[in-house]
Order: sequence, then C-alpha cells, then structure tokens
Amino acid sequence: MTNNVMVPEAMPSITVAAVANSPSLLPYPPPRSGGASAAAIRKKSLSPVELNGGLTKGWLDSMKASSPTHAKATAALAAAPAYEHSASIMRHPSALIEFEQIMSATDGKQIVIFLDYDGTLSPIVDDPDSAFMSDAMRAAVKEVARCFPTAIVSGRCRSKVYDFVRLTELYYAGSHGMDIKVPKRYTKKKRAVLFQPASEFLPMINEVHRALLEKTKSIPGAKVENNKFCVSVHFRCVDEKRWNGLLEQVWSVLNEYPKLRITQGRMVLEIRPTIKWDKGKALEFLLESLGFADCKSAVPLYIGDDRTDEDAFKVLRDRGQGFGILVSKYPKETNASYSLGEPSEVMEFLLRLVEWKHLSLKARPK
Ligand SMILES: O=P(O)(O)OC[C@H]1O[C@H](O[C@H]2O[C@H](CO)[C@@H](O)[C@H](O)[C@H]2O)[C@H](O)[C@@H](O)[C@@H]1O
Repeated sequence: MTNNVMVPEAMPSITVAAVANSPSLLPYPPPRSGGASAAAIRKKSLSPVELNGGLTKGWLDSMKASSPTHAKATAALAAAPAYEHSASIMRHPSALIEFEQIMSATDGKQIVIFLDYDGTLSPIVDDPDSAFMSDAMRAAVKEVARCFPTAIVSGRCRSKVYDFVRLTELYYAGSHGMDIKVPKRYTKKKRAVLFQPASEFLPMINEVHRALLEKTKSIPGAKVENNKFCVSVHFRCVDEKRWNGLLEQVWSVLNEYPKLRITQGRMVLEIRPTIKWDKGKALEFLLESLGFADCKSAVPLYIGDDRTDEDAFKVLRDRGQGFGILVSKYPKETNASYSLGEPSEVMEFLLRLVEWKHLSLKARPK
C-alpha cells in the first residue's frame, strides 16, 4: 500500500441518503417532465443499475479530477484532503512487476486478451477524433493477437474504434459492448456473429443525438459524439464555469427519454439504453462465442482505464477467472487485480506477453 493521494477518474460512490439529503445536488435521474415526486426520484435513484456507474453527488469534482491532461488535474492532486487515502483504496500491484506471477497462474490454459481503447491503447487527448494509437502500439496489439485471441471492447461505436485500430485479426465490441462482431474465421460454426442487444434503441439514440447537438451548440467546447447505441457528451474543452449549464441541457433532453440512462466517464457523460448490458456482459458473450464459456479452460486478461471497465473487472472477480488490469496513475477503488500506469506500460505488458508466448513455445518438448 502506498501513501499516494487518491484522485478518482470517475465519480466517487456515495450513499443514496447523501443524495436525498443534499438539496444542492442535481438528482439523477433528473425529474421527468410531468413532475415526479421527490420520493419517486429517490426511489428511482436506488436502482443499482443507475448507481453503478450512474451520475451521482460529486460529479463536478470527479469530472474535474478525471483528466490527466486537464489543467485542473494538478489542483485536484493538491486538494489531497478531499480524496484521502483509505485502506480500501490502494495502488494495485503492477502487472509488469508481477508479470511472472500472473503467467504462472495461467497454468497452461488459453489466455484471452480484452483491451479497452481510449486511455488504454491511446493516450487521452482533447479531441476525441484525434485519439490515435501509435504505430508501435498497433504493432504490439497485432503481435499479441497472433499469439492469443484478442478483443477490443470500447465505448465508441464499433466502426470508429476499428478505424483507429485497423487490425482485421481482432474481435470488436463497440458501444460499451452493445455492438459485437466476431469474424467468421473465429467462430465455431464459421459464421460471422453480429450481436446488437440494443438495436431497438437505434432511432431513439439518433433522435437524442440530434437534440443534444442542437441544445449544446451554444456552449463553446461542448462536443456530442454519436456512438451508435450510445451518445457521449464531452466536457473536456468546456470552461468549468459552464459545466452545470451543459449538464442542465443534457438533462433537459433526457427528461423525455425514461428508457435511457446516463453514466460518467473521463470528462464525458455517456447516454445509453437502460438494458442490462455492459462491458462485463460483452466479455462473457465473447468468451462464450470463442468457445471458452467454461471457466476452467481460459484465462481472460482485461485491460482498461475507465469506470465502464469495472463491469468487466467485476465479472472476472466474481467468476474467479483471469485478471482485471486497471490503467491508472493513481490508486483507485477498483475490482481489478493489477495496475498499469499508462498506455506506454500497456504496450510494454503486451510485448512481454508476446515474448512469454514465444519462449513457452520454444520450451515445449518436441
Ligand atoms: O471505452 P473507451 O474506449 O475508453 O471509450 C470511452 C470514451 O472514450 C472517448 O472519450 C475519452 O477519450 C477522448 C480522447 O482521448 C477524450 O477526449 C475524452 O475526454 C475521454 O472521455 C470517446 O470519445 C467517448 O465517446 C467514449 O465514450
């Protein structure tokens, strides 16, 4: 355990009572038009689906602290007392330092790699359209995919994340796992698998995207991104003084869509269907499609940096299978077992995996 200051990358968890007792807080979900009672709102706030990753008290603080490239990150670090180190929050062991231990736990089983994109394979940048991965990272991912089944699981829409990664040998799950494509050469039945559990929401998402574009166009720096089955509203380039205004605009749109929910990522609000599907479910779906439904036959390694990746870390922890690896410079409350500081360390870890695979093949008795 270190004495590092804990800086949350997404929102801190809070109790429902704290929400109910804080009139200054904007409640989530927002009051629907038609005037839901405060009790009804509080009751709705209890929904685990919404609290788990939903927008809660402290969203402004956590939004401020969620960006390593944001000027206020330094200030957030300086505000140590606000994020005091607690016994439950510690830096997890480095996956690089503990590499041999991780590998010995794989015990000859099939390793399957799951990679988040933004903040994991590419550094966080101001413009989401310029979040390119380096050629060196692409080469490392290509090598790793030669050695192990490898999937990208991203909040972005699948086609966009493919345009960044440009490797045909991978499986892609976009829209937080709500758009999964497994190429036919990898499926048992040799038929491409396309899984889109939120397809009925497509018209609604497009409508919300258009409404949000319109509502936010007067806010300098605000960016609305259509991720096919979800929409991202970016705060990164918006002056902090306007964040509440931007949030209000988002809520004014969402008021009309009770079948959508909102979660918070790194300087971003993500609007998505209320269906019970997330990166954790996507991980399970992919394992099954690849023929590894049986816990005993595969060791999944899931590497991600965001709040939404916690769903996948939790699945691994609950199944007692494989390892979650959190990408974060700061200690954080997480279900991951190991950590890596930044994308450059992710690349180093991937290259170690490739090297390990080659050495283990050489060591095999002829
Ligand atoms: O699941 P992910 O692949 O991590 O996608 C989550 C969001 O990633 C992108 O936004 C984040 O990265 C941007 C580029 O570095 C950055 O500007 C933004 O502040 C980050 O939140 C993507 O643009 C979003 O649509 C995804 O939801």
